[in-house]
Amino acid sequence: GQLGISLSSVISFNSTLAMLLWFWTQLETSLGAIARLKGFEEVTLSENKPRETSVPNEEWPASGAIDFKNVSASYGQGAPALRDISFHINAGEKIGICGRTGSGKSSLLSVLLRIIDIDSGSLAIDGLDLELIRRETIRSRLITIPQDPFILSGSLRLNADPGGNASDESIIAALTKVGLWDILESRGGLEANMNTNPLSQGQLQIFCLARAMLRTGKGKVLVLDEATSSVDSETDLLMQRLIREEFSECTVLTVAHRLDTIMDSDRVIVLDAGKLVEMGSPEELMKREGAFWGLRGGSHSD
Ligand SMILES: Nc1ncnc2c1ncn2[C@@H]1O[C@H](COP(=O)(O)OP(=O)(O)OP(=O)(O)O)[C@@H](O)[C@H]1O
Repeated sequence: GQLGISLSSVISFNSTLAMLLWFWTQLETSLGAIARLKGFEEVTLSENKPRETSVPNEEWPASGAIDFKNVSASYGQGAPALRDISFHINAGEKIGICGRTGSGKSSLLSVLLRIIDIDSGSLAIDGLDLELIRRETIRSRLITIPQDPFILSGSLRLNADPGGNASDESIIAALTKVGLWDILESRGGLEANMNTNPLSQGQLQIFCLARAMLRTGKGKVLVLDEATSSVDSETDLLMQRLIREEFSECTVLTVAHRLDTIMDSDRVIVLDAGKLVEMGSPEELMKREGAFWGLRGGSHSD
């Protein structure tokens, strides 16, 4: 009897000891993580510059007019990615941005979103100088659809509406419009974890359009960077139609490789080696037989 009690005490002590060790390891790991975060916060400088303090009113940008004046920008020591770019975009205009690989299309959007700094010149939305506004404010007021969709670890609802502002009905309506609701509903609906059953790259791009549609009314500028690069041309057409319908009130900037995507833009910006070489309606530019016409293959037939 005594032996049994001792053995059982030894076994339960053993498991208590194992639990203690496990908790201790967890504690050490957590403390390490906290220390690293604290270190990161101390060492990492805020990306905001001292003068970027303005907080625009809630409605900004109320119209979505964009002005670039002699904007040049570069990545560190390299050659300038943008050289002396000037243009005015009217509120509500649909603008296509095109040019060869490396011509500066993405960089143009990056300066607008204040991801890269400008070396000289100025840029403004609705008359407000972007260099005076906190960067997170700018990014939260512009609606973007990126080239590489990002998915948060969590439910469909969280991913469709990370700000938590939309009703279930409007999320379902947006996903139905883009043609994804049937698939997503069959995979468990709004509560299903998005990482369990990943969507294809093309489906993710369509998903990002629905996510952006849920933000209309919360911004007047939509920025798309090759947002339809992984979908077939039929889906591209559907996405372009939805963008025209759902963002009719917004200024829309679309970077496109596939020129068909931007043929019904109001105007097109053509970049070459960081310079703006042409800007005008697609018809005008095709008639001119210049850079845009050249990118289209130098032919009027398509
Ligand atoms: N992160 C970076 N670091 C350094 N240089 C960069 C970086 N991103 C782009 N560049 C350079 O800036 C210039 C413009 O590139 P950008 O990506 O804006 O062109 P793009 O027209 O969007 O090209 P693509 O069609 O290939 O996406 C190129 O010379 C490129 O090499």
